[in-house]
Amino acid sequence: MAASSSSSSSIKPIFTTRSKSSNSSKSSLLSFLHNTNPKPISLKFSSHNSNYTTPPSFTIRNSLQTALETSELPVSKFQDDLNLQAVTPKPTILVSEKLGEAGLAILRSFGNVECLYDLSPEALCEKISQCDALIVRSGTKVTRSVFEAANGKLKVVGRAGVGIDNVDLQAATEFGCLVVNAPIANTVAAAEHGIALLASMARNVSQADASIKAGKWLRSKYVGVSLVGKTLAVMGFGKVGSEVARRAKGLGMNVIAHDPYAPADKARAVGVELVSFDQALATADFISLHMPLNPTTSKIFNDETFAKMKKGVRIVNVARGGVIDEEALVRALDSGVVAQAALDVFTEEPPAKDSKLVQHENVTVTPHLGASTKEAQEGVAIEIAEAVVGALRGELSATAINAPMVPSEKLGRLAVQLVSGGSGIKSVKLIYRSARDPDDLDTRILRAMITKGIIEPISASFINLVNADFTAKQKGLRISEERVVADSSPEFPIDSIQVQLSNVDSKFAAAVSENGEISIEGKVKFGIPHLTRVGSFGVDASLEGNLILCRQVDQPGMIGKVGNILGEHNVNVNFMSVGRTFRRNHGIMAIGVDEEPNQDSLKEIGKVPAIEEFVFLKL
Ligand SMILES: NC(=O)c1ccc[n+]([C@@H]2O[C@H](COP(=O)([O-])OP(=O)(O)OC[C@H]3O[C@@H](n4cnc5c(N)ncnc54)[C@H](O)[C@@H]3O)[C@@H](O)[C@H]2O)c1
Ligand SMILES: O=C(O)[C@H](O)COP(=O)(O)O
Repeated sequence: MAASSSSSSSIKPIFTTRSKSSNSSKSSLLSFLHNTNPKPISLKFSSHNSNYTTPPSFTIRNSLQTALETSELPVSKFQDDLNLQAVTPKPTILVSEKLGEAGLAILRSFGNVECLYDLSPEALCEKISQCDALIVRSGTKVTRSVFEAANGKLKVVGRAGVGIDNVDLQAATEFGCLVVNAPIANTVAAAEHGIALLASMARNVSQADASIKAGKWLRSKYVGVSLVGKTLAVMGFGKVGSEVARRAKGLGMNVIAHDPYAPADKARAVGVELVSFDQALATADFISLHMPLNPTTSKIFNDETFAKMKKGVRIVNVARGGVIDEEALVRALDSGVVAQAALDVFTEEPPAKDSKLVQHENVTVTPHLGASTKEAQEGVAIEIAEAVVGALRGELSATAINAPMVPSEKLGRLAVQLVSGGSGIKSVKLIYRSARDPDDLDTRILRAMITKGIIEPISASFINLVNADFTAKQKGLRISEERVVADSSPEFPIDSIQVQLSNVDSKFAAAVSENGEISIEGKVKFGIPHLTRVGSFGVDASLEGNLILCRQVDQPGMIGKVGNILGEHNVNVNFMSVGRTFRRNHGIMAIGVDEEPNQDSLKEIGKVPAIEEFVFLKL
């Protein structure tokens, strides 16, 4: 009898041989549910058939490590398998630009590290097919040719810094290569350099220094301008821009900012007014650039926009040279529209020796030193080494650039197995319940994982987190998302995720909700990802291993009958849970099994008179 069965609103596992793990479980779903932001997320790629995913031995080791941490089984059971790593070749990590020692130490503890600086593009292409990872700064151009030459071996490119304009992201994505960066550690260094350039430009420090060294004493020539009371326009109010703004306010400047994507409350918190692009140009005495270089911002400062600036404006650029049309800047300097410029970055680095811009007497230059403090370089090295090692291990960093990441893959994989025929899915709806304000919930990672889970089983091509969304679009799969505010603990960003597939038939009718779509829901309980709802039935099934779902008449003895059949066929049941609509009506059994049941055992289950339908699902 279904003694412990429960109503759909109150579900209880009936028994389990699996230990409930502690909160330190490395379960991937747990990780994503508990870490949408902002620290690197520890996640496993559980995919197969993959150039991109971690070498098999790493996956084995991770899974076993997790098992050791979460299981009550004796450690010795896994020890032999863990020893596998001893015979596995270490991944090769190519570092093509100088990286801090602390980062190199992390990399060396994990793989074979080769530091080859100043490689020509040809030499890089030649080397790359032997490398699992490549770590660069801004000096290495990671072009499509590099990904082509990698021949599928390259799994991750780590950018030891923020700007990824030197990496061909489209090519990386197409080749299934993850790109991660280190966005945090050099923020303050860049902001401090911006302020250093601002102040030294205003007081002619570098020109005056050079003149004394040339034997001159030019006190009246180098009278400067004051910063206090002047208006500074911060163009790009992100990490660096907002730190520059804070510091400039400390210097007594009136700070405004332009950033089409910055939240107004973030600017308000710093005491900065967000203004339009034209308003910023027209008002500012000083302009400091802090936006990324991309097709929208390329040469955004040009003849037309210089003409909109206040005559005598002073410009600082510690962002990217390419956001300025450098020839137009020379013209603006010559005409006096721009009184001075202080530049750390250039369209071509290093710039030509005879560059008119660099040689201009009203221009102060530094050789891309924004991130170059000891502290920032050590920090960046550690940040990128951890992200790259994590990626090679099959985990995924929150700093991944081209992968909307993180697992929930199993929910997707489970949903697609409930579709009869498995194909023809055109429309997927994902509903996230969270205590967070919907605007603060970044679901890209979850969405990519679910998408991967849905399309991988029905796709001939290789799917990973990087190309999942792209492939889904190509297949005409429409994915919509809804965020629902839940009355749950704000400690956990996501309370539950529901996956709905519409306009498809199901091989398990109980999975179809009253609205006609296949609907399943998952959440984390006791540190383990669980399936909590199938159609209108509440269940409580750990999302690990294999699962049999049965719909039966709710009557005594059902659990015993099915349990016996599996036992007779040597299939180990690791949990069972029963949900039902209402008493003595229909019930649903979720049975977790360690082994894949053979056809005979499944046939026998189907013959049990009160079993109305059942389905075997591989997670
Ligand atoms: N010189 C250096 O050594 C150095 C060091 C660090 C960062 N950087 C560069 O500084 C820039 C900012 O870095 P970050 O860490 O602050 O990045 P970030 O992503 O935190 O900030 C960039 C900001 O620019 C905004 N933005 C995007 N398009 C814009 C546009 N058209 N107009 C105005 N704002 C726009 C974004 O919304 C974002 O808020 C990047 O270009 C980065 O490469 C240079
Ligand atoms: O984008 C960045 O992080 C900076 O431009 C730093 O570049 P670098 O690593 O080449 O110093």
